[in-house]
Amino acid sequence: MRTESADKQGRNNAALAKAHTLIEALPWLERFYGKTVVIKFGGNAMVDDALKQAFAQDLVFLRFAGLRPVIVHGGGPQISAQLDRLGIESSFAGGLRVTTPEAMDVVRMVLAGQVQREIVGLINRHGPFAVGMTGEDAHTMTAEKRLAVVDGESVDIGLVGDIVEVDPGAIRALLDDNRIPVISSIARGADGHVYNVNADTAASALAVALGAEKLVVLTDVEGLYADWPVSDEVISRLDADELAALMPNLSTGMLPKMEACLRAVQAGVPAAHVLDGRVAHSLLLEVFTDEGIGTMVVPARDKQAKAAAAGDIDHADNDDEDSEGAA
Ligand SMILES: Nc1ncnc2c1ncn2[C@@H]1O[C@H](COP(=O)(O)OP(=O)(O)O)[C@@H](O)[C@H]1O
Ligand SMILES: CC(=O)N[C@@H](CCC(=O)OP(=O)(O)O)C(=O)O
Repeated sequence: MRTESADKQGRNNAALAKAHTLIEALPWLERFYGKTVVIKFGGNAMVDDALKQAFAQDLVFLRFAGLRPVIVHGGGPQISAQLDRLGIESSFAGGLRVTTPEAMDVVRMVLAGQVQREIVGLINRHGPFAVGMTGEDAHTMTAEKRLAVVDGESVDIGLVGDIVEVDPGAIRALLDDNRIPVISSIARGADGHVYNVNADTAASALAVALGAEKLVVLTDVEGLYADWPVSDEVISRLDADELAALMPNLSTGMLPKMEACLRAVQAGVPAAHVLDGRVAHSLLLEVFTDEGIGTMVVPARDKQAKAAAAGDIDHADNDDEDSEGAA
């Protein structure tokens, strides 16, 4: 038989556990308040409706907690499905899509017209927060044709670009207006062509230009596997030098992803994370708890030591400190 006082004790314990979870977030709220976090939402993590809704909730939560989230979305599987439907052949080299002018029209249509619209819609169920744009808008990202490297050889893969310049003005204006920018990874080149940019690459370039506190890449695996596909042992933390040494052994989708993390931390972003987007609310767990999920990439040891000696743990170029954060 359960007594009234036992019920009361149970309720008190449950309330205490909830309060404990909330207060555990306090140091992270203090640390990240007013800071920019760039989040890459991968096309493979976007296949489940419940997960997509949980992701949108997390973003709105971050924004109300005073962070400045910026979303860069992928859509590889969605582009492949549309190319299939249209009977257009599609292949990858070095983790990048070989992009003909015909395929580029489809990439642009699917990313900006379908995937971005869906994410904007999901976030805006919670209020007028999300604003979608592509790298073409307001010259936010400028691209240059890039080649893929396959077995040490450079290969022409068509209209695929790398980001050579970022003008973060439009994104900053949106953040200052308490919006959540949702960005498709398409950019125009100085040569007038529109380029297909891998979304991990675009997220990394934006994280650097915005002086982000973190780059978070959500995908469909737990993190970087040490010996993929033989084992599923996840590397929980590695520095830029360790990652650079691993790069030649990486394959397929992980190649642009880890290259993106490496570039970000080498250019001053304090941490880049690869997280499992199939786990609901993994973004919140990463930002607000010390669960240590996924793979975290940090700057090389000499850079960490220099930053610590200069008392410059935060990003030097981060001008978000004096922002007002959430409304
Ligand atoms: N070392 C590795 N660790 C984890 N995943 C790997 C590794 N090497 C290759 N992969 C593959 O990379 C995929 C993630 O990249 P990708 O499919 O492009 O995802 P996204 O759409 O999120 O960008 C994983 O599903 C896995 O099949
Ligand atoms: C050049 C290149 O490969 N571009 C990618 C852009 C989308 C993307 O990056 O999507 P995910 O993040 O879901 O892989 C593509 O065409 O698939």
